[in-house]
This record gives sequence, C-alpha cells and structure tokens, in this order.
Amino acid sequence: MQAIDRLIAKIEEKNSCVCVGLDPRFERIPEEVKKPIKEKMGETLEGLAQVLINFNYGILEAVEPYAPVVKFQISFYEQYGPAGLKALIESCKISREMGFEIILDAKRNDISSTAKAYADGYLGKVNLWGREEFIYDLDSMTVNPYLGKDGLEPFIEVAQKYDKGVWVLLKTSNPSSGDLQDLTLASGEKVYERLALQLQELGTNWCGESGYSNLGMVVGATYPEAAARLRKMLPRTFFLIPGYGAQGAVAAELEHFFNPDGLGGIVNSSRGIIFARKKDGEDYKSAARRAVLKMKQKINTIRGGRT
Ligand SMILES: O=C(O)c1cc(=O)[nH]c(=O)n1[C@@H]1O[C@H](COP(=O)(O)O)[C@@H](O)[C@H]1O
Repeated sequence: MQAIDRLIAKIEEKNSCVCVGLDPRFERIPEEVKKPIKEKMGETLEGLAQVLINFNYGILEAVEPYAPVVKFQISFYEQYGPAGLKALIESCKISREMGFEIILDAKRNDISSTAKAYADGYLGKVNLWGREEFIYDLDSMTVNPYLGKDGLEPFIEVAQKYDKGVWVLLKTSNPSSGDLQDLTLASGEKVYERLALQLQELGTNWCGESGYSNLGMVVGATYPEAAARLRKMLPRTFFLIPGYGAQGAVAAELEHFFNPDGLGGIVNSSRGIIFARKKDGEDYKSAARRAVLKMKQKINTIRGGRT
C-alpha cells in the first residue's frame, strides 16, 4: 500500500488526524524516568539515550489510542551523536511495533547527487558490503525545497521505489517564515504560491488509491489565511500542519486546512503533548493521554463535523 493510503487508513481507524511530535528535551523529562536508568547506567551518554527511549515508550503507549502518526525531529537525537541516533532508531522500531505511521522530520536536502545519499539513507536502502539494507524504518520524511527540483527528485524516486512519502516545506510555522516565503513575485504570486504549483506538478503522477498525493506539504498552523488559499489550489495534497499548541495555534484556526471529506491534513503537536501540564498526582503519561484526546476531539469538531 502506498504511504499516503496507509496514513489515511490509520487516520480513519483512529478517527484522528493528530500527529504526536517526539521531540524530547532531556532536561524536561521527569525524574521518574531518569532515576532507575541513572542508578543502572550512571550519568553516561548511553544512559541518557536510554532515558530518551524509555520516555518515548511511555508517550507512545499513552497516545496510541488517539494518534495515528508520530513525528521524530532528528535534532533532539542527532545532538547526542551515535548514542542519540541509536535511540531514534530504537524509538522508530517501537513505534512500528505499536502500529504508528512514522515521519522523520529531518528537513534534508542538497544538490541532487548528495540528496540521493540522504534519500537512500533515510527512505531507501544503503549498500552494506554489497547487501542492500534499510537503516531506518520510516514511512516518510520532511525535505527542504529551496535547492530546486533536482534536489527533490532523488527523494521522490527513492520514496516511490519503497512506498514511502515526502513532506516538502511550503509555508513554515515560524514567525519570520514570511521574510522569503511571502515575497511577491513579478507575476503577482507569493513565493510559496509559486512553489505550491511547482510541487503539485511533481506530485500529480504520484497519487495513491485515495486520490491524495504521496508528496505532502508542510503548512504552519500559525498561518490560516495562507492555508485557506493553498487548500483551494491543492485539493489532492495532504498538509503536515505544525504550530498547534506551544506555538500558539488553536483548533478553530484550522478549519480551512481540511477538505470537505474531513481529510487533507495531519496536525502536529510536540511539546504540547509530550510535556503536557500535569494535574495533581498525575504522571507524564496520563497528562499526555489527556492532552492528545483533547486535541483529537477539538480538531475533529472542525474537520467535516467529526467528533
Ligand atoms: O517540518 C516540521 O515539522 C515543522 C515545520 C514548521 O514549519 N514548523 C515546525 O514547528 N515544525 C516542527 O514541528 C514541531 C513543532 O513542535 P512544537 O512547537 O513543540 O509543537 C517541531 O519538531 C518543529 O521542528
């Protein structure tokens, strides 16, 4: 099954389009997770990596009923070198076993020959002494389009070969995303609008049975007006929508990100779920479960009237 159809099947199964961002910050991970590992492994890098795995496992168990998909931001792992990347790979493995769709948020790109190496490494297989093997077990990854089409094509080719997907940054959620992305071209279009059409062309012949393209695009929840325009321009494109919660976006602003079929987007929240505010006596897992359920319900009320 193609990546976009697998994602939609999971969304339908859980009646939820919430994506939980597993972006762990070591200093915010509760003592109850750290203590037993510190006692066993000491204050080592390997111990720290084990803390990330155990914390992620707790979150995954907590959110499993309500979230079809998880997203790992690679920086929170890569910063710890090989031990961190091992924790990422192990966390992906656990997510796979628990049935989540998995996005790697690596925002990679380069000139085409180097982009191919990234694509092989994350989405495809690498050559290990003559054997072709996967290193990561993912469903899709984020990529940066600002090197142009030849930088994107290797990701698309490798993703097509292995039934994976890509999410291309289109209109990002950060405060200064408009510095470049909102500039008006001589044609009267904004940069992100022109990019949207170029990406749509790249993704048209790559649709699943659902009719949605495996080339998704990232549109920040913090820019609902841009999303309303983009939604009309790109009816067959799924949006990955970050910016909910910690960055200030709320469910009521997300209405125009979705199509009338109630599909067309997954909404990510990282800090808002994994570090959800705890009620008295509550542990981090129940706080995360409460937060994800609330987010699911709020978003369902605005996408095609689902609850
Ligand atoms: O590609 C992304 O996921 C992404 C794009 C974007 O425009 N804005 C954005 O916040 N993100 C990612 O989405 C997550 C947002 O995290 P929270 O603000 O904690 O919910 C982080 O992993 C960001 O790197």
